[in-house]
Amino acid sequence: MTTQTTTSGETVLDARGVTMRFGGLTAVRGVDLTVNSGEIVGLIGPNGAGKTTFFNCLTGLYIPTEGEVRYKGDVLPPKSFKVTAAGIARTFQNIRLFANMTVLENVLVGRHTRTKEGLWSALLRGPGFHKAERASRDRAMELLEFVGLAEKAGHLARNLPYGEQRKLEIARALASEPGLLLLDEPTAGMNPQETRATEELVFAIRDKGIAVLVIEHDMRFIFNLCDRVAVLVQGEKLVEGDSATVQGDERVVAAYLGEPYEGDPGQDEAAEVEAAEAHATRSHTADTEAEATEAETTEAEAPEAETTEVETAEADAEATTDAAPGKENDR
Ligand SMILES: Nc1ncnc2c1ncn2[C@@H]1O[C@H](COP(=O)(O)OP(=O)(O)OP(=O)(O)O)[C@@H](O)[C@H]1O
Repeated sequence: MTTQTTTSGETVLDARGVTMRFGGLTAVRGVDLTVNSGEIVGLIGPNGAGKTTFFNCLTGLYIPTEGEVRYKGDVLPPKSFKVTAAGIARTFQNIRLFANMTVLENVLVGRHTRTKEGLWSALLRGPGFHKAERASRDRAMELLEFVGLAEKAGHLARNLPYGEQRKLEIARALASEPGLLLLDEPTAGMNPQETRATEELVFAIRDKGIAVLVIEHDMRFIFNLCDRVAVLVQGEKLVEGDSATVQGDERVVAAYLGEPYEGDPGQDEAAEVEAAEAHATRSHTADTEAEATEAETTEAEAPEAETTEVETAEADAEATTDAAPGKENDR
């Protein structure tokens, strides 16, 4: 399998101060992250922490509001196909295959950034084109072999089971011959057996000289796999270190459990929300108590009032009866 050559230990990815805002929402705030050749780095964090947004900043889908991303020393171009051509490939959280194309064709699509044959060559279908096409197919088949899908080369992508569709996405990403592969939740929806197989596949990719940055919610997968793990919480990098360091950090556990911790980037907002809720609860309680007192008063007074009215009516009736002219005469 051919890949772009990378010197061992070289910094492949260097992201500095990456910030991404959507209107008033800061999804990623000042994140620094490096990935070196030969490394598998994990990016974890609770839902909505900004992991995918950060990936999108690394792959040209988003232009960071602030900060800079370098790949092997060069600032990344602001277009995703140029980022792929530069050497960063990715898979997506939601599988994005060409469902009605074959498995092989999907991988061939992934090779377009590496195909040197130009438009005229493709249109005229000259000998150069046929040679390049053959080479592409050979390479695509090699990749399918590598991920374990060679026997399904002719199948439509949509007919593959879910776990194999994820493998195909990886093969397609590898077809652009990257130096860095970004995997966004590669084991989502997989059973434990498929997850273990994916773990082996990622190790094999690393062994081919491709650095890997992976987002995943499956902690066992992450801690088995990664040389280093960075934890994002509310858009900020909370901790970075080896698996043992990250697993032993109380702030990480607290962040996953939704508990506040010292220096929590959302602590001020949380305190404001808490104060507002407490205020609202107090006001509500006061209103409820006032209503209850009023209701009690009304209830207590009502029979009295009723009694008074009844008594008055009876008295009136009595008075009327007593005073009725001719009454006694009637008896
Ligand atoms: N295009 C967008 N426009 C506005 N807000 C966005 C956009 N993309 C993401 N967000 C918001 O940014 C925050 C981070 O989202 P993101 O998807 O990056 O988190 P995540 O860590 O990948 O979450 P998950 O683990 O659930 O996939 C969320 O509050 C999300 O709603």
